[in-house]
Amino acid sequence: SYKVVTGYQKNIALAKSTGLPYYIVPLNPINNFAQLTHPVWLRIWKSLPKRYWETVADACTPDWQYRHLHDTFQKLGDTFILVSPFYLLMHTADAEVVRQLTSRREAFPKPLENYTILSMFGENVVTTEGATWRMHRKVTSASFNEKNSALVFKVAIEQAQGLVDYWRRRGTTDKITTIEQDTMSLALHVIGFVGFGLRLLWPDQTLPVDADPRLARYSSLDVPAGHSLSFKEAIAGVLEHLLILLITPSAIVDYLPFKVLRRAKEARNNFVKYMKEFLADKVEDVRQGGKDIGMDIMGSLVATSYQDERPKAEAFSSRGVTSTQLTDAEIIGNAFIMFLAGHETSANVIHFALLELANNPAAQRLLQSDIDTILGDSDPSTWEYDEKANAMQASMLGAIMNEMLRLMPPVVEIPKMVNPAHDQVITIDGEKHTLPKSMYIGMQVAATQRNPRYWPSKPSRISDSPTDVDDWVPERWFSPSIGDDESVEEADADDLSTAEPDTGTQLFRPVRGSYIPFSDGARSCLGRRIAQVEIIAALAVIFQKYSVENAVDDWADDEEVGRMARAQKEEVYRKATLRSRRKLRGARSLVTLKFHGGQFVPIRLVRRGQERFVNWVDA
Ligand code: HEM
Repeated sequence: SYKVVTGYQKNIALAKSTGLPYYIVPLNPINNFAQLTHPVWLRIWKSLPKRYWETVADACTPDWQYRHLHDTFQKLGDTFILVSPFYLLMHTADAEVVRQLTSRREAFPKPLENYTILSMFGENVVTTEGATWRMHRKVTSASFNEKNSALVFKVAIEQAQGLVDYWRRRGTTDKITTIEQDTMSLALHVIGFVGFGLRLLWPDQTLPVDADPRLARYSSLDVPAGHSLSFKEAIAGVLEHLLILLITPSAIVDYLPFKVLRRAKEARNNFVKYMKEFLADKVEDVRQGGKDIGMDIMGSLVATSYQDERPKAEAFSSRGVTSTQLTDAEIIGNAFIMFLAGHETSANVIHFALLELANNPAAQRLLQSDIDTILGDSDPSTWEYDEKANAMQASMLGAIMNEMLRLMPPVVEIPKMVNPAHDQVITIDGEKHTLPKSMYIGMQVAATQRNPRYWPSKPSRISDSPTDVDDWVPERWFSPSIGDDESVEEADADDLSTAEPDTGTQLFRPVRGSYIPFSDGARSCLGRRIAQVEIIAALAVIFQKYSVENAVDDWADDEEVGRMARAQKEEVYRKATLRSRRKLRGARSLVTLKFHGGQFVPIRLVRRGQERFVNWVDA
C-alpha cells in the first residue's frame, strides 16, 4: 500500500503538470487483468460515494470507445488523463492533438506491447517500430500502387458478382442472415487473389482450367490431403480465436481437452502449415523466375530473403525492395497481417453499409440514381478503373463509404505513447502542454469522428437530438468543405507517409485529424486505397441491379405484407429498421468493430423494380 500511495502521488503530480484535465481511477483500465476482472472491481468502486466515480467510470469500462462514443469526452474534456498508481493514460478526441500525434512519429511511437496479438505468427509491419518497422514498411509497401488498385477494382467487381450470384442461387426471397460471413468471404477472395494469387471460390464455383494446379490446395472448399480444415476455414478459425490463442500459453492450448481450445489449435496449426507450404511454393517460383500475379505480396516478402538465389532480383529491386532480409517467421507474420488487415476491415464496412442502406431507403435511391448516371446498365466487367473510379468516389458511393467509416470505424482506437526517452510538448488551442515520457495515449477514432465540433450537422431526423452527428447521413459529405488543408509539414523528414487526404477530393474535406479511419501520417494504413476501391466497386455492382430491404418476417409473412395498406407496411418496416439500428449500436470491438456472439440483421436482396418497401418508404 505504500507503493500505491507513492505511485498515486507521483502520477497525480505528473498529470497536474500537463495542465490537462485528469481523473483518479483505481486500476489501469487497459491492463489485461483489469479488463478480465472489471465486473468485480467496478462494482466495488461504484459502492463508494458517486463523486469518486460518476463522471469517469464509463471511460474505464471495456469497450467504452464504441459504447459511449463522444459522450465521455463531453463530460471529461476532449483530451483527458486517467491516473492510477502505476500507469498514466491519456485519451483524446481532439483533431488538433491527433494531428500532432500522427505527424511526429518519433515523439509518439507505438506501444508495442499492445500489438502482441498481431505478432502471433511473426513480427510484421504493424507490430514493429523504428528501424525494424522501416524495413518492414519498405518491403510491404512495394506492392501498393495505382496499378494494383486497378487490379483490385477489377477483382472486387468479379467477386461482388460472385457474391450476388451466390445469394441468388440460394433463392430469391430467402432472407440473408449471413452477410457478415459472406462479406468476409468477398474481401478474403479479393485480397487472396490480388495480394497472393490465390483463387478462392464461392460454393459451386470451380477453378478455371488454366489455373496453377498448386492453387487447388487453397481454393478447395474440400479439405486437401495433410490438412483437417480448408484454407478459408483455417483463416476464419484463427481470426475467431485470436484472443484465446493470445492469452492461453501454447502448452495449455496444445494439451487441455477443451473444445474451444481444440478448435483454436486446429485453426492455428492448419494456417501455419498452409503458410509454410505457400512460402515453399513461392521460394520455388522465385528461384525459377515464375511470373507474379498482381501485388504478389508474398513474392516481395520472399524476395528479400531469397533474392541472391533468384534470377529476378533486379525486377524486385526496381520495385523498391532492397536487400533487407526477413526471416521466414517475419514473412509469414506479414502475410498474416495482410490477410487480416486486408479483409476483416473492408468486409465490416460493406456489411454495415448494406444494413444502413436498408435502414435509409432515401439514401439507397440516391445511390442508385448516381450509379445509373455514372455506370448506366453497362456490364460491370466493362467498367474501367481509370475512367470510372474517381467519379464513383465523388458520388454517393464515396459518401456512403465515408459515412460508414466515420460512424463505425473498424479500428475504434489507435494506440500511441509518448517517447520513453523524452517528455513531449503539444499545443492545444494555443496553450502548451508537456506530456510525460512513456504515457500511453489512446487516439479515439470513433469519438473524434462524432465530435460535434468538426461536423456539419442538422437536427436529427431519427431522434430528438439537436444534431444528426450520431446519425448515418451520407449526404453530409456533399456539404461545402470547411476543412483546412493542413499538410503534415512537421512530419519527420524521411518518413514514408502518404500525402493524400482520406476522402475523395471532391467530397466534404473534414478538418485534418477529425477523420482518421485509416490513421494518418507515417503509420497510416497501407491498404487505404485498395480498401476504398474495393468497397466502392462492390457496392456499385450490388446496387446497379438490386436493392436491399430489411426482412420483416418476424412481424409479417409475404402474404400478410401483400395484403397490407401503406401505413401498415410502413409500420412493419419501421420495426425492422429500429431493430437493425439497435443491433448496429450493439457492435463491439475485438480487434475490429463488428457483431459478436452470432448476432445478425436479416435482409433481403431484391431486384430493382420489385421492392416492397425501399422504393417509397422514408427513413
Ligand atoms: C476499410 C478498411 C481498412 C481500415 C479502416 C484500416 C484501418 C487501419 C488503421 C486505423 C491502421 C493504423 C493501425 C494502428 O496504428 O494501430 C492501419 C494500418 C495498416 N493497414 Fe489498414 N485498414 C483497412 C484496410 C487495409 C487493407 C485492405 C490492407 C492491406 C491489404 C491494410 C493494411 C494495413 C497495414 C499493413 C497497416 C500498418 C501500416 C504501418 O504501421 O506502417 N489495411 N489500417
